[in-house]
Amino acid sequence: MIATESLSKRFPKVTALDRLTLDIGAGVTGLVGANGAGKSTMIKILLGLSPATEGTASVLGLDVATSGGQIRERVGYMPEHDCLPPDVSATEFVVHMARMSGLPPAAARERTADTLRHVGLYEERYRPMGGYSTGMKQRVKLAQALVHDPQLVFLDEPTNGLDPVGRDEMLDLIRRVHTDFGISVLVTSHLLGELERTCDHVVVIDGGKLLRSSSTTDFTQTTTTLAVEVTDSDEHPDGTGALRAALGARGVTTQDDGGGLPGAGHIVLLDAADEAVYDFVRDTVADLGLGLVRMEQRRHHIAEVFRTGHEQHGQRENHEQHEQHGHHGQPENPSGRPAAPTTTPPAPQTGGAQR
Ligand SMILES: Nc1ncnc2c1ncn2[C@@H]1O[C@H](COP(=O)(O)OP(=O)(O)OP(=O)(O)O)[C@@H](O)[C@H]1O
Repeated sequence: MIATESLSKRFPKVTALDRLTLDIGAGVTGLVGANGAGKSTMIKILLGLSPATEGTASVLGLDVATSGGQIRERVGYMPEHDCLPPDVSATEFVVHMARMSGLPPAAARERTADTLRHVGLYEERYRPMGGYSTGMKQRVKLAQALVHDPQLVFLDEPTNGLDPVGRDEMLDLIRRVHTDFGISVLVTSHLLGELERTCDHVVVIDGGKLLRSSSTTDFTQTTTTLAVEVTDSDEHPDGTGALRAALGARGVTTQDDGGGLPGAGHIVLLDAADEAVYDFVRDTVADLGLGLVRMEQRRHHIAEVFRTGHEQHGQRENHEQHEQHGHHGQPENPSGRPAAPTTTPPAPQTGGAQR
């Protein structure tokens, strides 16, 4: 879908992309990086809107330097910033964009109605967009990117400014763009956590350089840590505490911080490198007369991969600040907008949506 070879973009005072070599296949790919990492610059080059300083790039096999027009016919683009005219309705705007992409009038109207329904904006489609919420505006921007039935879409920070519910809905929509229509997606975010569950593949850039490009499952390999959740009972009103005590009495060490997972304190974590531990835990739970809600191997979260790297580079403090702000599924700052670009190169913020 996308290939770059030693792609660089230098502005007078900053190198936005630094010799980036990438090969991105079909599916949903996340391009993640802190603010200023070079994500938007990359998308503009891939659309043929901004020339690279060095290196080459192709999209759908077309050279960005010479075939920008053809690329834009086949690719949809959802820009990051608010760019919707306030005094026209979603229908008028998306029909206009469909016509700009070459659809005849009747097809443009039909596709607009279908696409707006798909993004969940059917009822409000005749109202002027100036009165729309941020979530509705993001949906219109997504609809205009999809209306001409592209093979690939570039979505630049589509969850920006959304509350947790809006963010989850947008992520589900993005996933369905691929599963329902077979359209491949390149989606940017400064939040690792949200890409973890949406994307098949994640590319991480930092200061214009490639940090890592891997399938999501490679990022999130299973660990030997077992997470166990049990019910309470009349005999043991604190079932979790009773299980910890019983396992401890039988010589099994448990961690009691919940590992930062949601519901921490209700989850017992223990090392299960040996498979016999599974039976042992099950028998202990049964002996206590508790219900076993779940017993599962923990997976790494993408953010942990980067946390380890950062601690090695003495940037733990910086990272912990992100963690503190990364409440479950919530934006990192009250506005939901990215924080100002930093000069130290932190890995992308961890978002916390999965934690
Ligand atoms: N037209 C420009 N002129 C000069 N510098 C630019 C220009 N466009 C981008 N930059 C700089 O290039 C770097 C990368 O910017 P870019 O917008 O690609 O980052 P980003 O990862 O998309 O971040 P954000 O999410 O904040 O937009 C930044 O330092 C930015 O200030």
